[in-house]
Amino acid sequence: MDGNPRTLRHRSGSLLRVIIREDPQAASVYIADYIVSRIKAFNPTEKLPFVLGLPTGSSPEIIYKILVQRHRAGEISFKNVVTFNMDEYVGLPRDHPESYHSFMYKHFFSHVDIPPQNINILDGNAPDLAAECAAFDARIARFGGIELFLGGVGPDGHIAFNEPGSSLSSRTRVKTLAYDTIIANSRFFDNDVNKVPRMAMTVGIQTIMDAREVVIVATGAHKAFAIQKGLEDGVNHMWTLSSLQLHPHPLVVCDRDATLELKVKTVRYFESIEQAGTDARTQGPPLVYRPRTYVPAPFPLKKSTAQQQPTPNGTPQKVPMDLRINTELNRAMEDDELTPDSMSSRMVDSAVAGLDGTLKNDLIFDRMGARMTAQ
Ligand SMILES: N[C@@H]1[C@@H](O)[C@H](O)[C@@H](COP(=O)(O)O)O[C@@H]1O
Repeated sequence: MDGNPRTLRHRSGSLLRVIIREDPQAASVYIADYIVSRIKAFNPTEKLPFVLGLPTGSSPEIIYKILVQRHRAGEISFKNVVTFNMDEYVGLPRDHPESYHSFMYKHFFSHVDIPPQNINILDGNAPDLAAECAAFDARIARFGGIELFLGGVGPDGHIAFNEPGSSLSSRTRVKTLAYDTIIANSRFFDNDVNKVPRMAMTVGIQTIMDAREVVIVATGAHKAFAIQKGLEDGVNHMWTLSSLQLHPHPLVVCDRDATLELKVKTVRYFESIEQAGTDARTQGPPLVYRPRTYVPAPFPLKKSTAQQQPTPNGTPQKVPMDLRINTELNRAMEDDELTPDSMSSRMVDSAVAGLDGTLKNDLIFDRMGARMTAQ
């Protein structure tokens, strides 16, 4: 892709939609209402729940707050919603205040009516991490896949913990965190990089791509570079957000600051789509929900027998493609991926505040105008 907003929409067969709101609050209201409308349209039941992928991070905090408000106002129930969280740190105790378990209960699960058994978060202290990842993917498959995956984006363009260099065909696995992410997340660990876990478990890019719909929230000037690379440049494993250009139903909701590095014509193009009345809810082909006759596959699967199990009459039983998971592959995948240790080495100039301690004396700007000399 060449950055021309018209080709963003057509060349990949994807329908990239970008909604721009003035501030994080307005962007979050849009997303919360969007999720509520999707769940209601799906009309989930106990037998056929709505499967929702969820992120952590400071950006989604406001979204959770609004969802809780909508729930308390009686507008939405999460009783028939099954959730899968994107990621979790490895080795951090589950009850640590910064574990993603703690985050999710603090900001969302403790305040809504979701049954505990419907909540799925990777166990970062599992004795066999690769098996835990494989079981997570199998459980997603058993529910027929994820209907809507909500995600954030890191300043280096990562989604979930799919750091720059992650395989675009990756599934849930253990990842070593990029140094940029360790620095960015140190704000949650007393600003001490040494306290940030070095590894995390994360859904893969392919896990996200398999969701029927992906919604990304990006707020703040420190996300502007990632948004520009992810939306205007080509699909690239160094900016894993860009993989969504190939998704059939991606929606990126930004606040104004997160668009600072986009071309004016890109911003105008996406704004004109919304102004034309063809906003994210009505644009393009209708979402294809999973068939209502979906029958869950047998679960749990035994690692060694997951490939082909003979039935009692001796004929081989077909195991759905999605459930043929090789845990050795999960182990090998981490080694195959490229994880550079500093984004600054990949950038012409570092436009992203707070990413690299070594840059702290450099000029950090939050408006493009600050880089322009007066004529
Ligand atoms: N693993 C999470 C991501 O899922 C999240 O998108 C990112 C941005 O978080 P924030 O919204 O706090 O900027 O942080 C972490 O790295």
